[in-house]
Amino acid sequence: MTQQQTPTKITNKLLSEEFLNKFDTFLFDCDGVLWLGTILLPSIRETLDMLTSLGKQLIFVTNNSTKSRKAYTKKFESFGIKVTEDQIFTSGYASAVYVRDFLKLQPGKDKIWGFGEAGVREELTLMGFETLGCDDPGLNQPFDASTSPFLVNGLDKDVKCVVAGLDHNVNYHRLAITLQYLQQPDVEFVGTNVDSTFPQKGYTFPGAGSMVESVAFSSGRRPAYCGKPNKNMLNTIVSAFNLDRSKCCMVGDRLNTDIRFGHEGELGGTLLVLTGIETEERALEVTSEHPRPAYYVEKLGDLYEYTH
Ligand SMILES: O=C(O)[C@H](O)[C@H](O)COP(=O)(O)O
Ligand SMILES: [Mg+2]
Repeated sequence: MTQQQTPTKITNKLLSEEFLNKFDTFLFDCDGVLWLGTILLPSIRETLDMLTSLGKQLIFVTNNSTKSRKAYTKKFESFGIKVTEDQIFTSGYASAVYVRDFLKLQPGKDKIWGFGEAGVREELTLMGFETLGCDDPGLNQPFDASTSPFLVNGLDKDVKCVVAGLDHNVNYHRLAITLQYLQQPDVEFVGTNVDSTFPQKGYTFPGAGSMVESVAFSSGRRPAYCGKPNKNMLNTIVSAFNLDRSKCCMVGDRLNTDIRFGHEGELGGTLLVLTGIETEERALEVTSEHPRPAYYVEKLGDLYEYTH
């Protein structure tokens, strides 16, 4: 599959069946593909059930670090979809794996400062890292340098890494304390994912990248990003399931993360859906900014609707 190939739009039963027969494993992005916030997109449950009945392997790969993998199984369950924890990979989990296996920080000794939500804290804690910040209610207080409990007792000397991601409760207090840790030369800087925005019904809102780049700018430092399109994340998934990349298809709604992840990860194919960030014009444009998808479709549920 090369960028020169004109993307194929799936518009009928024959094209759907030809597409499905090419792959054994489907890696699904979540936000903008399966759902928009708390709204499940049309025919998603039916499509996933159809793929399972065809013997396909389903893996879910989200750059949304706000929930842990375990919490995501509950979100799937709320939509009547049964998914096990090991089928789910989040950018928060990928960041925790990076901290443990690449930075080789010591659980029980090295601590983490989290600028993000419970998902970041929970995945790092599961790996044995005491994680400060994140959804600590003390950070919801208005910031005052002379009274902040995160400053008056001094910074925690055992913090050896900042992990930053999407935080719906971002405020000056969180930005200010995160900057203090990033100003320490021995503290590593990890960003969960680079997404500039994320889609909710009819809107796009600031994504993790908008928050990570804010503290990158104030600290003058660059983060190591762990989510899609980072190859480490895909390598973790491929080795966890012993996948044949040529039989895998990445399904996503964002060209510079999901489709790039599949393209640069040398997967057998990529499918862009138009229910999230991208448009048909963007899918077809030839640019060095992002690869083009091998396939694209209006919505994922069309794969079920065209074949039933
Ligand atoms: O961090 C963000 O901006 C969002 O969580 C991200 O855009 C959504 O992740 P997805 O499931 O689309 O990979
Ligand atoms: Mg998405």
